[in-house]
Amino acid sequence: MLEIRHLSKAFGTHAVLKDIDFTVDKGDVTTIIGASGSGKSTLLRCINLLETLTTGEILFHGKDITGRGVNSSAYRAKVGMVFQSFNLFNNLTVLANCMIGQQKVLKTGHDEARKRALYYLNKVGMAPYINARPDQISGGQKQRVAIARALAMEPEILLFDEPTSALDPEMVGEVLDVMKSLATKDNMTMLVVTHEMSFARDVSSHVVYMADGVIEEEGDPEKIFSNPESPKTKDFLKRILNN
Ligand SMILES: Nc1ncnc2c1ncn2[C@@H]1O[C@H](COP(=O)(O)OP(=O)(O)OP(=O)(O)O)[C@@H](O)[C@H]1O
Repeated sequence: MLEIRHLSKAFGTHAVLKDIDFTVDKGDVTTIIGASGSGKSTLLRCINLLETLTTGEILFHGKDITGRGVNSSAYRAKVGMVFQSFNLFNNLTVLANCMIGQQKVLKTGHDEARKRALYYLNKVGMAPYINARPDQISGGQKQRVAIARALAMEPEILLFDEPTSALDPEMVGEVLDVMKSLATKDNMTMLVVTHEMSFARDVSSHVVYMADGVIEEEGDPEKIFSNPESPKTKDFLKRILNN
């Protein structure tokens, strides 16, 4: 579904991503792990076209969506994003937050947008809070609303940028449970930047380990976690799993 080919990104002279190559197929849950500063979020932002690539291509269903003159709006509508910091509108209710994108971007009518918003809010367990405003609910609840908002756009792939990093520890589980359910029950295609090694190991179908802007190692979670080949992967896992 999504092919990243020879993607590089530099900020001025600082090369942050170097020759990144990987593929996400329909139904894959790919986690991107790696130390702080290894380029994980920048990679996700490139894939979501929030950053321009320095070189390389991103193919979606075989078509390059990064070339000059390419109309990327259809691609953007098919790629959902969940941010670390929720990015909800504080002046809108939970329900309105899940309707506004559908109405503005997809031009969905009010009744249909409301129906879809309610469906996805129910899925993430937030139906009782539809009239609350974001500042009246917890961080975990905000993130569940942000996931419902992304789902309401009915994307083909959902990108998550450290969705639990801004949460108090006791709220991490409720968000991971929603993500796990999307992966296992709904077969959602997901690309997840995370520091949650249990999610990477137990839920994902593919793990990409990044170090210093390159893919150091990738593969099946069991292989990466039980039998990593690269000394850098071994070191990273040892450090993070012992913490
Ligand atoms: N807009 C920018 N301008 C200049 N440098 C940037 C910019 N965005 C990111 N960088 C640099 O790119 C490098 C990779 O950052 P990035 O946020 O992608 O890493 P990360 O692996 O996601 O880290 P973390 O786990 O801490 O979020 C860092 O050195 C960062 O300072």
